[in-house]
Amino acid sequence: MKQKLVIGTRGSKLALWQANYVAGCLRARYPAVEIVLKNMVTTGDRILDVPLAKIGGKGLFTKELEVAMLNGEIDLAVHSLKDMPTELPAGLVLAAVTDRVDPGDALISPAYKTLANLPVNARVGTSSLRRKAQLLNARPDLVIVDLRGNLDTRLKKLTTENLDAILLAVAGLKRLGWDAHITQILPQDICLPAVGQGALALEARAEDTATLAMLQFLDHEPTRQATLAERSFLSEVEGGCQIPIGVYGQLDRAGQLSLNAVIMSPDGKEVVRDTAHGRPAAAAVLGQTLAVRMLDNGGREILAQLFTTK
Ligand SMILES: NCc1[nH]cc(CCC(=O)O)c1CC(=O)O
Repeated sequence: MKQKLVIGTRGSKLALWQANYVAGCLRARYPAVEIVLKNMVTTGDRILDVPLAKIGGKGLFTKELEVAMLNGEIDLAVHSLKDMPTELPAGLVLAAVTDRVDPGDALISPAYKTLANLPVNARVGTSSLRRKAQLLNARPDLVIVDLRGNLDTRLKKLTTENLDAILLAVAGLKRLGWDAHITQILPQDICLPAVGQGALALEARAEDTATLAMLQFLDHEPTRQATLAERSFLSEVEGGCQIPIGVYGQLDRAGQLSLNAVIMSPDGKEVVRDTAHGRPAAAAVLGQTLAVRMLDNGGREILAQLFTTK
């Protein structure tokens, strides 16, 4: 067992909450081990005024941490699983995927409360193509306004940008104790979450067996299996987190894994929706099979248009 573990994290409030949560779990489990946090800045933190989809590239919130890990400056990195590309750099692994609490998306609308109640042409802030497409699919009249920045910045923009509502992940709001702002959790038939939304990813070096063993207790198998199916789906459609797809894997009481997914055009007009069920042990194949089926049923054309109009 190591005597000291250095955790790398981004400096946003949410990232710090997540890193401190993991640090707390580690300190409780290994009282003799020194747990240190190291703040780092990623490209995603540096460029705050450009929509993520326009910056492009993968791993905007992870790359600098991964380089530091490969250099041995940090032993593990804590990320939102949602921000992790499906392929990790050589030499790094997902040491653990934590229990997912809330996968959903929240509407914050102090004046109107729910999506159904928003007036015609209401202004809704979101920076995610996935949320934008699904909102427009349900409410083609809405005016979607880009909303970048950390969670606190985005909450402020609700007032400063004169928005009627904004959309944020329930998980992030709950972690920061801001869930009182939530006026509606969007049902999954309207808005499917992003791959991995709500779960934390602990990334470490593949050869660092001591750290891997110490992180094992934080791994939550049902979440790992469900998100493996989601990530395998994403990998098959070959998109980063910046394309309009929603997908959610869930284990039912009988231990079956179900996977619900949607591929949409950015305007929400073209939609391919599908569901697959299977054994958790076959999670990767389940995600891949569903993706292939949805691509064959119109998804490929939707994505092709997306990449040519960019
Ligand atoms: N894109 C940034 C990001 N990455 C993870 C979360 C929320 C927490 C999570 O999904 O685990 C957020 C904020 C948001 O989408 O509202």
